[in-house]
Amino acid sequence: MPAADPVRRGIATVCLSGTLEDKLDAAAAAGFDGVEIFENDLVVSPLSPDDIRRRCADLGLTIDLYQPFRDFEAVPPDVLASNLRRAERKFDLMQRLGADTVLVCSSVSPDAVDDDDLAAEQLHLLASRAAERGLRVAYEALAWGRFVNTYDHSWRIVRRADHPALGLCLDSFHVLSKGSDPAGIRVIPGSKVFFLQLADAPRLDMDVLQWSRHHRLFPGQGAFDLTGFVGHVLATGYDGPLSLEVFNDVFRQADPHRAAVDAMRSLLSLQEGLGLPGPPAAPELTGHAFTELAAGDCRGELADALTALGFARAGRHRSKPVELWQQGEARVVLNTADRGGRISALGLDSSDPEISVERAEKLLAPILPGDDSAVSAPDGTAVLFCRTGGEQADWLADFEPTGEAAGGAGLTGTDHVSLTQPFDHFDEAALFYRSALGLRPEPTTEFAAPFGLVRSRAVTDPAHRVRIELNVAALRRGDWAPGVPDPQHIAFTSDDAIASAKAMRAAGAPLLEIPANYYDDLDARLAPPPELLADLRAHSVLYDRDEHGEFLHFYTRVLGSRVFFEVVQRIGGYAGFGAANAPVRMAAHRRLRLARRD
Ligand SMILES: O=C(O)c1ccc(O)c(O)c1
Ligand SMILES: [Mg+2]
Repeated sequence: MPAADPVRRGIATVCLSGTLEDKLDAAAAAGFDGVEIFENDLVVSPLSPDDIRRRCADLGLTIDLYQPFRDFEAVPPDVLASNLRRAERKFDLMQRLGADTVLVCSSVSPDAVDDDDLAAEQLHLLASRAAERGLRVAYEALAWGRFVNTYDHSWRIVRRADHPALGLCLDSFHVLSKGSDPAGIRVIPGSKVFFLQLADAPRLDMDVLQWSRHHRLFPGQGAFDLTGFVGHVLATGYDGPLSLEVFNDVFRQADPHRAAVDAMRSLLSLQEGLGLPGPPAAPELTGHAFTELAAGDCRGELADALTALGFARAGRHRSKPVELWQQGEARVVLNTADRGGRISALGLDSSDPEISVERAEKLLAPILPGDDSAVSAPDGTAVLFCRTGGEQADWLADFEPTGEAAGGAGLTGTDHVSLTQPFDHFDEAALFYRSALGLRPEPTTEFAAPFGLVRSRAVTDPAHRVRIELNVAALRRGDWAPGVPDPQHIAFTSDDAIASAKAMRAAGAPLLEIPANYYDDLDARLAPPPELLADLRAHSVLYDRDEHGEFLHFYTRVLGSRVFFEVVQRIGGYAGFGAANAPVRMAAHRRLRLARRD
C-alpha cells in the first residue's frame, strides 16, 4: 500500500491455525501491522512473554491487544479480591509483552449480579490499577453476556465508571448479531473507543454464542453491513487499528498464511468501501470472452460434444496446442497441452484489462507466472482479463482462423460458469471474486442434493454479463459420496432452449435424460401450460419460474471426469440458476456413471 495509507490493520491470533509462531509469521507475511494476542495461544506457547515481544518486534508487528480477560465485574467482595489478583498477574504479563490494552469481556459468571453501579465501581477500580502501570482496559459487551450484552449498556457502564483508563471495545459481531442499531455508536466520543474488532457472519437463526464461536467470517464474506458499521465507528474519531477477530471452524484448520492473506484482502476491500485509500476502482467486466478447458486427456470427447452442440473449431493458436471453438459469441478454448478435463481459465472481457490486473494484484491475487494479464483464483483457475475484438490486445489475434463454419444450434453466448470449490476455500473464493474482480455476491442458497447439502453463491457484474456460480458441499464430504467429483460446467445462452435441444439431439449431442417423475412434480408445483410441459418432457429440458421471469435449461452428460455443458434460456428478469433442478441433474449424472462402470 502507498506510504500515505493511514489505516493500521490488525488480526487476532485466534483467527489463524497453528502455534503462536505460525500465527505471527503468517500475520506478518500478509502485511498486518499488529496482532491481538489471544490468551490461549500464549498459554500453550513455550515462548516467554519477552520472547513473544521480541519476535513481534522482529516481524514488524505491534501487540495491540491482550485478550480476553473474563468474568471480572459486579461480584461480591471475596470474588472481587481474587479477580483483582488475577488481573494483576495479567498486567505483569502485559508489561513483559509490551501490550498496553487488555480486553475485558462482560461477565457470564454465576457470581455476577445485575447492578450497573457495582459493575462501574469495580471496573473503575480495575482501570485505576491498570493506569498505575500505564495500561488501559477495553470493556466489551459479549452478545451472550449475563447482564451486559449490548454495546449501549457497556457504554452506560463505562460512562458511569468515568476513568480515563477505561473505554470500550466495539466488536461488530456482538453489535450486529443482536440487531442493535449501530448508528447509536456515533454519540460515543472516539477517545472512549479503545479498540475495534471486526467480524462478518452469515445470517443464521441459532444460538448467538455458537454462531459467534463457529461461524464468524472475514468482512465481505457474510451478510453483515461492515462498511456501515465501521463508518459509524470512524465517525466517532476512533483512530486505532481495524482488527479482525474471527472464530471460524474452517479457518482454524486452514493454512495460516493463506487465511491471513484472505483476511488482509477483506480489510483492503473494506477500506475501499469506506472511501479510504485503496486499489484502483474495478473496471467494468463486460462478458465471458471464453472459457478454457484443460483437455489433453479428453479432447476427442469434448470436440465431438462441441460439434454436436453446434460449435465449430474456428481457430488454431499460432504457437500452442490450443483450439478455439465458437458459436455466436460463445467461445470454448481447448488446451491440449494440459490434462485434467477441468476448467483451467476464465477469459473475462474488461473495459480496461491492465487496470483489472493491477487492481487484482493490489488485492493480493497472485499474478500467473508467464502471463501478466492473468491472476490465479483460490481454486487455481486462471482469470484472464481481455478485450475481445478491440484494436489492442485482442486475444483472438493469437488464433489462426480455420475457416470451419459452425453448424449452429442457436447458442448466442456464455451465460455463466459454475465452479465447485474446495471445501476450505469457498468463503475465500467469494471474497476474491467480489474484491479482486469487483463482482457482486448474490445471497447464499442451499439445496439438498443426492450426496449431501450443497451451498451455492453466485457473483455477477451489475448488468449480469458475467456470472460465476460457486458451489460447495455444505459439510466436508465423506469418502462414500460418489457424485461427480468437484463438478464444473459452462452454461451457454440460447433464445429458444427447446429448439436448441431438438437440434442438438438430432446432431447426436450427449444430452442428459430427465426422468418422468420430475415432469409430474413440475406440473404439480408450477403448472406450466400443457404444450410447454409436453415440450419440456419430450426434450429433457428443465424449468423454473420466479416473480421475475422464467428459466429453461438442459445439460450434457459429464465429459471426461468432471466437466459438462448447460444451455439456458432466460425469459424476463429471471436471475437465478434453477437451483431447485440441480438435484435432478446430479442424480441423472450419478445414474450414468453407474451405467458406465457396469
Ligand atoms: O467467544 C468469546 O468468548 C469471545 C472472547 C473475546 C472476544 O472479543 C469475543 O468477541 C468473544
Ligand atoms: Mg470480540
